[in-house]
Amino acid sequence: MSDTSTPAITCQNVWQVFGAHADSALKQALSETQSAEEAAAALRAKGLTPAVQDATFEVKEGELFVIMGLSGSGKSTLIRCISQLLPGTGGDILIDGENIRTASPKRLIELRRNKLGMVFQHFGLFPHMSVAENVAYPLRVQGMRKKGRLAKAQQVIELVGLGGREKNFPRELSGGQRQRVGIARSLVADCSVWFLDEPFSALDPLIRRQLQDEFLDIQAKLKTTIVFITHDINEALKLADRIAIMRDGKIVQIGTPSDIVLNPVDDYVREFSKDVAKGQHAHVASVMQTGGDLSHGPDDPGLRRDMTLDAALARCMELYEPVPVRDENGALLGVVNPADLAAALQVDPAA
Ligand SMILES: Nc1ncnc2c1ncn2[C@@H]1O[C@H](COP(=O)(O)OP(=O)(O)OP(=O)(O)O)[C@@H](O)[C@H]1O
Repeated sequence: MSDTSTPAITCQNVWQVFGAHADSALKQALSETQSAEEAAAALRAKGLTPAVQDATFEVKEGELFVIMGLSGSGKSTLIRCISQLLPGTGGDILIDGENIRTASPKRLIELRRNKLGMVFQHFGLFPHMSVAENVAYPLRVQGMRKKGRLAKAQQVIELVGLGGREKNFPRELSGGQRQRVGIARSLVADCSVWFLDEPFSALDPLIRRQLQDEFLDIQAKLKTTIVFITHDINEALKLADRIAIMRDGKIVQIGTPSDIVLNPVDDYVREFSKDVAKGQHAHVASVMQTGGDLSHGPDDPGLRRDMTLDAALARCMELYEPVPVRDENGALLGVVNPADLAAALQVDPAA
């Protein structure tokens, strides 16, 4: 993923309001108030639910973007707006530059068949179809011939680790295996944007970790743009390039896993990461100085920008002067003050 790539998804001032005459109520609230907060309060006062309020962000091509928040904070509603399962009440949603809020129903069907993949927690597999037929189903809808679609389905079945189960029916599979069939079914259509709403939440921790690892492998191979909902901070930190935290319909912070763990904007965000081992999730880049005076002491403990803070601190225990951070060719990228490492981890260097 590069920072200069075209956004795969752009949300500009997106609102989803539930209740009677939501469209006109939103227009009125926006015209009569000075801020999104005031508009949301005005809508609530009229008995409406502003489930997504003024969401503005971009997801880059190939990025794995995680949405987190407590139950009822608006995560599913936001993902349903972006995938147009809900129409949205206000704002613009662009997928690869195309405004899908103004797309025709025909165009939306095309996008869902060819471009947008979705996996939800309780997605229905067809009980009367085998694993292979379930996975191949989207290709049947696309009009692909049987031989071609079964061959393609087989590749994806192997990719998600279900080789040998092609002929089984869903009732013959465990929950984790069914989840894999759902993932395979949404992958088979070569979607370029993939929406997943708590796909692993019903699974026990061991299977869940295994599927997360496999999911990261799949993502590394396919480089699909992914929007992923979870309310498990450890899952978010493990998977995400960036995390958006929602509260009461608002996005309160968007940042890398390091940002969320080290620089939470408020107590709500801090609460999510309070039990997280910060040193394992934050990286040297988050405390590295890259501009101004980059002079450093004589010691070079071999820091790299993507090294965890725990690993970096272990190399800097006895050091007090700034140390260099270099790329693999030895070029200087920045410097780190060992005291900043300790401060980020709230370790007392004198202890
Ligand atoms: N169809 C609907 N009609 C009215 N209100 C709705 C509808 N769907 C969601 N809401 C409300 O919108 C708010 C956000 O709900 P949403 O399901 O998006 O939250 P969530 O963060 O995904 O929660 P969870 O983690 O429990 O799935 C809630 O107050 C919910 O009651």
